[in-house]
Amino acid sequence: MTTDDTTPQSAEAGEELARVHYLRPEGQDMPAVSDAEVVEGELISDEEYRYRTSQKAQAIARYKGYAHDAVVVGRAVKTVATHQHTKTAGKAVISAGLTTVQGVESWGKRAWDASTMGVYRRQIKAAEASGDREALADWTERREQAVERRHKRMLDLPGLAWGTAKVLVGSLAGCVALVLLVGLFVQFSGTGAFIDVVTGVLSAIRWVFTAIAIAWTPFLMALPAFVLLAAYREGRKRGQAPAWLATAREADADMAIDETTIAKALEALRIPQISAYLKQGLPLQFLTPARIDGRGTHAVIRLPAGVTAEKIARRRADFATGLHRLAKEVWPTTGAEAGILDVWVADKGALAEGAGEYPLLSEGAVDVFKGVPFGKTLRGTPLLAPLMERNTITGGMPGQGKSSAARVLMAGAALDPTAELRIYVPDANFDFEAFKPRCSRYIMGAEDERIAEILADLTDLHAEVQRRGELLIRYEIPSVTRELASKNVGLHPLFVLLEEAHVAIQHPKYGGEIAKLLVDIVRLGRKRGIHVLVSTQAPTKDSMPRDVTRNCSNGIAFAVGDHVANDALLGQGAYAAGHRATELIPGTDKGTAVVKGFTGERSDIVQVYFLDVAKDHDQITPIIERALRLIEERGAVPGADRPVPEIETRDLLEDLDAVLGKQPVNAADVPALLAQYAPDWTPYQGLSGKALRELLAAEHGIKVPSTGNRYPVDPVTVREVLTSRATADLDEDETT
Ligand SMILES: Nc1ncnc2c1ncn2[C@@H]1O[C@H](COP(=O)(O)OP(=O)(O)OP(=O)(O)O)[C@@H](O)[C@H]1O
Repeated sequence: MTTDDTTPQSAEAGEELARVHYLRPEGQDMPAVSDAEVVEGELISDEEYRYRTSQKAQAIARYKGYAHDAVVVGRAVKTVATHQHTKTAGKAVISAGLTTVQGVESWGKRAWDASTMGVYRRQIKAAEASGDREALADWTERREQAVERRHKRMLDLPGLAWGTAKVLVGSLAGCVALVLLVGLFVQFSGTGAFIDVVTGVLSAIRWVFTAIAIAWTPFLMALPAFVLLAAYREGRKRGQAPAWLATAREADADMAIDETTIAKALEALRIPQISAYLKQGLPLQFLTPARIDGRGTHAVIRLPAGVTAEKIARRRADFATGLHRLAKEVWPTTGAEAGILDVWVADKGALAEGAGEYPLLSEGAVDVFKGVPFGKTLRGTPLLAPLMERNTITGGMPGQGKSSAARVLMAGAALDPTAELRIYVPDANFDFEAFKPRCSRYIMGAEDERIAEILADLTDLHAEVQRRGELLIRYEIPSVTRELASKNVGLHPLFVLLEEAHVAIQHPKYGGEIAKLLVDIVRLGRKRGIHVLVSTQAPTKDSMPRDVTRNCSNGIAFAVGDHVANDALLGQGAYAAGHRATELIPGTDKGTAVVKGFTGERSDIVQVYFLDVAKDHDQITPIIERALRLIEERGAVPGADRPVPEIETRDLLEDLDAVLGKQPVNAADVPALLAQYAPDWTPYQGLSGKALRELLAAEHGIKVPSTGNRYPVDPVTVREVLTSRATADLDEDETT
């Protein structure tokens, strides 16, 4: 109650007590009161009134204060409750609780599955649904075998328990006997008393029991926490929090790869046939259920009718998101049939480091007959590249790792002191410079002279192939062996790298001859200890003779654009059979290749070791220096004493001068005259009249005129150019 305003009430009330103080809320005017009205009130003195009003004011102030505080607190609570951090923390707490519950549920399901053969049951149902009789029979048989195995285990159980009990009792008896023996020994040898040994052992046992008793209570107290933690971990792997509980962290959470998660990831691709199939409540048919395989999980799935594995492989990145993995961690490939999906999913982060360090970086040598280190399969198994009696072709889009792979192979070969290395790089590419001291021949550059040198060298190599053939006959062996290779009889292993091979093969002047020689060398060389490694981008029939690709039993395919290049590298029919480098993603899969011929498998996916050639991180030079030290004892670098072959050159104008008489000759008839004049000079062999005209115009400035349908090559013009060239040479000699 508050009294605030005053109104005179009656004269009799006296001056002191005659005031009536109305009771009303502060700040409100009191209604006018007539004399006749009865007013409820209390008579108080002014002093009392002042006292009371001051009390009231204080109370009001206090009330106001409380009200304000309440508003502030209310606002604060609202701010905190609706703040992003609180929401996230709240979600995290609920999510953790839910995950733990899901973990317990998962244990339950797994126990139920294990006791009822759930995996087999589901697959049988799936096989029935898809009408796959073969799979049905297979899974039914597998279930029967599993039931039988379990039955046998149950029968064995009493025997096992009895055996365990016997072992325990026996061990106990053995320990007692040992203590007694030690006691007796101590007693009789005079080193102590029998009883001391026994009491010592008893004290030790007592101590152990006391320790267990002390640790028992904390252990029991902590046990529920451990169980909850384990359930939480299980829930993280198997459960899935509702979307509204997802926090930013979830995106990075690990996900166990099993039949359920694979099916969910496939479903998320929204491929109509898969969606329709799963909508019927049918499980996907797993020909191989998801199981740990190396550093990942492997599964084979028969896809619903109408979906090819290739379709999934093409959407690898989308598929990977459903499995909480990077695209490069998920490897869907075509299985035995177009509709069978073979998928391998790496453990999270397992492939992040690539193949890891090259194993021979700082020590070790190689026997090329056993293979050279090449990389690691996705499953994490180190892989050796077999080299002897083989040739290798490497290909892929630019920048995906071809040169690096060739370096790794050649570095391995360099570390065998019996091996000879020849490297040809028909391009301005310094990637192989560090190998130079270890090579018997090294040619680098895209100029015509360099290509001519490569041709001369291959001609020489061709002769060596023949020579080695004769040696094999002399030693009566079908192919070079380690023993013979080490004997210095001219049958040592010889590794020839032709980098950017298409540049040499498609060279307008020397390409044809280079291609022909290559075919012969790869065909005949392998039994004779010669391994050719050709590296190219996308082999086509023009850039790589089919006889070369056919004779390369090692194929290394980095990301390629189409099935033609794929099959040229991995063998005829590889694409159709699901061995596809087309499914490698350029950039993402840099350094990863599909290889054929390395293991018993038709193909393997390999992360290739990487050897840097950067100036500030040159890893090749130390290897080459080590390789040179290894061969020091044997003398020189194998093959280095071989003379550099002389390059045969011919002058077209001089040859024309010789073959042309006085009259002009039709250009189409001239190549035959040239070929007759210099039968060993291969560039004249396939020369056409048109090519001759182009050559004369481009290289000698002689334009053959067209008269009707004929192009007469005028000997006078040819001889004029020859004369002016000779005088120009003379002038040049005089000035120098
Ligand atoms: N095995 C690997 N591991 C990691 N990174 C690699 C690997 N191979 C290649 N790379 C990376 O890719 C880059 C290009 O490699 P490389 O020069 O071997 O490609 P390329 O296919 O030969 O290209 P080009 O056709 O343009 O010569 C390298 O500099 C390196 O950064």
